[in-house]
Amino acid sequence: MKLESITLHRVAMPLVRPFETSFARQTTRVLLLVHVRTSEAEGWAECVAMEGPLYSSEYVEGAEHVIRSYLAPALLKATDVTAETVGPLTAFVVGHRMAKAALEAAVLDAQLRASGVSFGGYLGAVTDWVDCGVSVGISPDLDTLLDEVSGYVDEGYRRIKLKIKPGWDLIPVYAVRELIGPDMLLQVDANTAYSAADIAHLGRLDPFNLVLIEQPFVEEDIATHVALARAIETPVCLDESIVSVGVALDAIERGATSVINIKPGRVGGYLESVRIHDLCVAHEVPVWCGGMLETGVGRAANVALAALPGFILPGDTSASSRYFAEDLVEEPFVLGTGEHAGQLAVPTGPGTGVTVREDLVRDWALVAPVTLR
Ligand SMILES: O=C(O)CCC(=O)N[C@@H](C(=O)O)c1ccccc1
Repeated sequence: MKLESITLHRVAMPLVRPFETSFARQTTRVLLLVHVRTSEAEGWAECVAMEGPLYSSEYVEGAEHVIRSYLAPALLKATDVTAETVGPLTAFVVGHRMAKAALEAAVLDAQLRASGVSFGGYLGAVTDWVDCGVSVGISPDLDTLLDEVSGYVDEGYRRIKLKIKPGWDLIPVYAVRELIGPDMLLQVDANTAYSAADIAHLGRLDPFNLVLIEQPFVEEDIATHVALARAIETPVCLDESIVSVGVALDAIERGATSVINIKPGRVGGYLESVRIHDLCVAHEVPVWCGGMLETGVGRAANVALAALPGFILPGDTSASSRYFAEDLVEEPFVLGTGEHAGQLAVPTGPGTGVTVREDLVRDWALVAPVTLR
């Protein structure tokens, strides 16, 4: 396909409740949408970078800049662009995986809409419904936390993930485990908030039968994750550290991780996500699909990815209403009922299978869109 234009939309989406992690407290999701017009179809994708460089080094205005200055010119100059060639065409830029992932996904959406193939069909989905977990932020107090968790359990979510940090870990985990009972899937996410000195303390989470403890140490510190994995029973899961299939292999072989959170934006796109999935299946490492508070645009693609066979754990693929009162797509994600309670249906239409509400993109725009040709 020939790219005719790439338009960047910076949008502000109010959250239904504050979302606090060990590194930030958000009340609004500021995000970047990429809209490509090609010779054959249009495509949309969502960049997962946060407003500030707090989860990773990427952030919204940085992603906009690297797309405008380097990535888009390279793609607009090319005579034939496909999702498979976005990576090679932009490999001259070091890093900026979230920006590259958004461009690749937008091109993939256009390519698949032109050919009538769904994301799930293209990526290798093997199921029509995916099990959904829900991520619970750090709360101001236990009562607030337990009220929020009770609501999610009532909605049917199949797994609870609690954000933890030093000073907010053992007690909230104990209280939630008491609330939900011994069998419901429960895991914790530290977002790099701990250090090697905390290994013995983190071992005190073992009695709570957690599915995993996610990314307790900083991204680059594979060695301390290895030490933790040797010291505790709870499986260690990596998120921020896993930026490519190469790093995933290194982490698995060194025993730093026994579960991997695959986030397409973090690893550079859905094609790399499938490569990491395939590696993990070969090493019998379970994977699940992480989330970055995506709107239905990114959520649709994530749900399709979560339908691959190695995604055997519920992901952070919650319903749209977990974060947004109104979603940016005409088909907001709603949890199933009955046998599909706590599940989301994998979109079956061409591309991501959802339709972007361009009226809301316009109404909630923070700045005028930028179109590159
Ligand atoms: O459900 C979601 O989309 C959010 C899941 C979640 O907790 N994401 C965390 C994470 O560390 O994985 C996150 C949120 C915001 C920004 C970065 C990361």
